[in-house]
Amino acid sequence: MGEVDTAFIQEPEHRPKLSPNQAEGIPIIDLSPITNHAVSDPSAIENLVKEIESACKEWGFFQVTNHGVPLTLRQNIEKASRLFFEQTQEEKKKVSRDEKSTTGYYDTEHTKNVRDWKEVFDFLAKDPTFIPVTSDEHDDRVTHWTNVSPEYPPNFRDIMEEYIQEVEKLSFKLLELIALSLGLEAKRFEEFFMKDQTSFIRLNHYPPCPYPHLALGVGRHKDGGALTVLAQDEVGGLEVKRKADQEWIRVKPTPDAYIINVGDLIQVWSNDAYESVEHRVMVNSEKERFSIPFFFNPAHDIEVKPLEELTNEHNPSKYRPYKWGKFLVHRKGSNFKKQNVENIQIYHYKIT
Ligand SMILES: O=C(O)CCC(=O)C(=O)O
Ligand SMILES: [Fe+2]
Repeated sequence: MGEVDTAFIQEPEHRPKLSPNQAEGIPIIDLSPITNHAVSDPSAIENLVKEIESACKEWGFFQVTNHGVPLTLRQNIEKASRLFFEQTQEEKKKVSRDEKSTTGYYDTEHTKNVRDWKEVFDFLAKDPTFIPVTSDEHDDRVTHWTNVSPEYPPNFRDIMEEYIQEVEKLSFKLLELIALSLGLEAKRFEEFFMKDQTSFIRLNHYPPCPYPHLALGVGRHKDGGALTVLAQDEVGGLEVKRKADQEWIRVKPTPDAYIINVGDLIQVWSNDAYESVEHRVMVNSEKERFSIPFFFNPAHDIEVKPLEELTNEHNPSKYRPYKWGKFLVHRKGSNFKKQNVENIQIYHYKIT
């Protein structure tokens, strides 16, 4: 990743400002009403649900503290990530992703057809994960993806699995709070995830970049899944497009907190009551940065459409149904290498 390569250069209108606006406004939500089992106070939970509702409406993003994920597990995975990426390219490429098997290491991801200044390692929450063979809607064949695990650092697989178990628990709790905040039953979304899941965790490493005014760690995008639960380190670089004025706002790192964002699936299920918000990652010329998003995704065979409870004759469904697995396969294929067309987006299913 040394020399200036035009594949990384953003169009002028998408280049970052080097002194970004810092977000004061992104809400920090204390989850202790649901994680501290010593006290169970219905009014505290009600208030929590209200906080979630306004964060989802105003930002599509929030941070959570007292989230119940043990700090030692997070420290273990952060350390494993550093050790893995510190290795030579040759070592890392032994566990490379390719076009068919979507797990493992790669450094060529493109977002909106511009290469991202980063290297990643993807690891599935469920091994195997069932998934359509192609994104063609007439092709009913199903295959499975499996994990690869590097030899170094030792116990890599165990560290990943232990961490995933805990962030998955947190994700289910967040989904309950989001369901309640939409006036739904707490477990309304659970059926989409219980039988099967396509969730995965990603280790992101953003090396120092000699031209941070031209390139991005991750170009502007929306997350396609249900929820993202992100651990970022103290360096910072994540920017969120503020709904109020469309300005890019930097998310200030809060030690040990998680950054949560609502993905496209919640936007569709809620019939646009909540929106999946655009975000991107800036790099910097001195410091490397690490982050670990967990993408909480349902089973491949679910049909995604606005929930009946949230549509009526005055608020008719805004989306045609689509199959989640087809969407995911399409995205994975188009992120892997540069294409000449835009990759799949939920607005392609919008009823106009
Ligand atoms: O590294 C980050 O802060 C966010 C990464 C991200 O948005 C993504 O991988 O989808
Ligand atoms: Fe993202």
